[in-house]
Amino acid sequence: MSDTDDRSERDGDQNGGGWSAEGLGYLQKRVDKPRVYVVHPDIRSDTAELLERSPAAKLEEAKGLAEAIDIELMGGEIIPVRKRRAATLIGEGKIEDLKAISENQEIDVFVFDAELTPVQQRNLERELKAKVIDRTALILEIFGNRASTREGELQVELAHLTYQKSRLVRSWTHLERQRGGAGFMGGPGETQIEADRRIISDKITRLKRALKDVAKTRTLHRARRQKAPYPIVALVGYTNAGKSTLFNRLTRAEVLAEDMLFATLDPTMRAVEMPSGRKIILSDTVGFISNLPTMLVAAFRATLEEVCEADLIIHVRDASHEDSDIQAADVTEVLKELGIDLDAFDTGVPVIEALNKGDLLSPEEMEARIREGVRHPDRVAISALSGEGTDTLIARIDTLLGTADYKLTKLIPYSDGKARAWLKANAKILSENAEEEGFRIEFQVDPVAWDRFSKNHPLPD
Ligand SMILES: Nc1nc2c(ncn2[C@@H]2O[C@H](COP(=O)(O)OP(=O)(O)OP(=O)(O)O)[C@@H](O)[C@H]2O)c(=O)[nH]1
Ligand SMILES: [Mg+2]
Repeated sequence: MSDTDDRSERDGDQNGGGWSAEGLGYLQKRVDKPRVYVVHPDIRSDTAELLERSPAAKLEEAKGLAEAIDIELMGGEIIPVRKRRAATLIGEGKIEDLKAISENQEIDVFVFDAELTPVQQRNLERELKAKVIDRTALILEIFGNRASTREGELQVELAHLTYQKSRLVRSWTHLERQRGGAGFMGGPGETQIEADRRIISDKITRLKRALKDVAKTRTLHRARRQKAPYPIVALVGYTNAGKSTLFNRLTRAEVLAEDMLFATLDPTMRAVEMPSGRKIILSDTVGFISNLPTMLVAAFRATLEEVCEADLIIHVRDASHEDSDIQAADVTEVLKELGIDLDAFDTGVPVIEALNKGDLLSPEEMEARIREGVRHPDRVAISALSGEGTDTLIARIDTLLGTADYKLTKLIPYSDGKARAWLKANAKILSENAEEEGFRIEFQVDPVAWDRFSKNHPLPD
């Protein structure tokens, strides 16, 4: 995508260097890692949320996000904002403080854990003599670094362009207003921006088409998986909750698990045989985060839709995190947007809440965690790291998928070689008798697998 990058830089100059989200790639060419300082503007609003994280916790999360890319974190602070400044968001005094930090610590990038308008970004960059990026740009950067499948890359690129386009529009209206009646100043700037918008729109259209193709392929895979004789169990949860660690423990696979936000971006699937002999397909997914920019939710919708296909969902939670409950609420929220209601116990997919990182809590603290917050009937305390509690978790999975295999007897017509082959491959045949109309087969089978198969392949009773 080098031509996007070239354009961004050039257009950025014409617009005063403000709007582009060309990423930090160029900084990584330096020998040293870029030196980053994180600012969490604590914006006071009238609409106090019921569950509100502390500004300190938000700053910590923003720092964690910054560390998810290859940078050197120099520090961070909370800046109270009583009144948003249109030009710079934060007040003049605070800018002076940051200027000093910028100089003394040779900061390359300031991350503002907020949404900045293109104008604010440009002004802050000028004042601080450093690059300034906002929360959306940072998350885009992380996603860009992590995407490893074609679909992931396309999704990130699409989100990137949508971001650029939205900022282009805003900066354009801004210029328009500035110019006012001075018609003679119009011309080149405007047409340039219009041309940029058209180029971006064209690219977005092309990307969407490409994504559709990839999605089609995935639907085919999914259809194939639907026929897969094993139930699908999906791990979901807030970023860094320990999904990949649990995935690795259950599958003994080596999936990148790191103390880094968004270590996993593309869903990973693997077949696992449980101690009971039941086979499942376990799927690891991208982590969630609060205030995920809407365009990113949209971009990753397709990936997360995999979760909708699951026969069982394991909601992995970091029980040792002080905001564990709020994180859980965030996850529930995003899934609701996808049409999965984790709180609806009786309808839809069964859900197990795995309260992870039990090794970091005392038994009493864990006991309290199990009882607090939204009531959940299926909470299991585990430590994905030490393995404690995972046996109980596995037992719950078995129970919820249906403990005992079905024992069934079916008459398979002689013409239906497919059904007989399926049974031979996926069920335990107890007896088989050749009768007039076909084989009468008595077999033992995983109920979920049988449901899947018999739905697509009705048999006479
Ligand atoms: N102490 C402790 N640490 C754990 C446990 N499970 C996971 N971790 C650590 O938590 C960090 C995050 O784990 P991951 O498995 O990468 O988390 P994830 O949910 O897959 O994160 P994303 O892919 O970023 O969404 C790693 O440093 C793990 O070693 C646990 O049971 N106890
Ligand atoms: Mg992961």
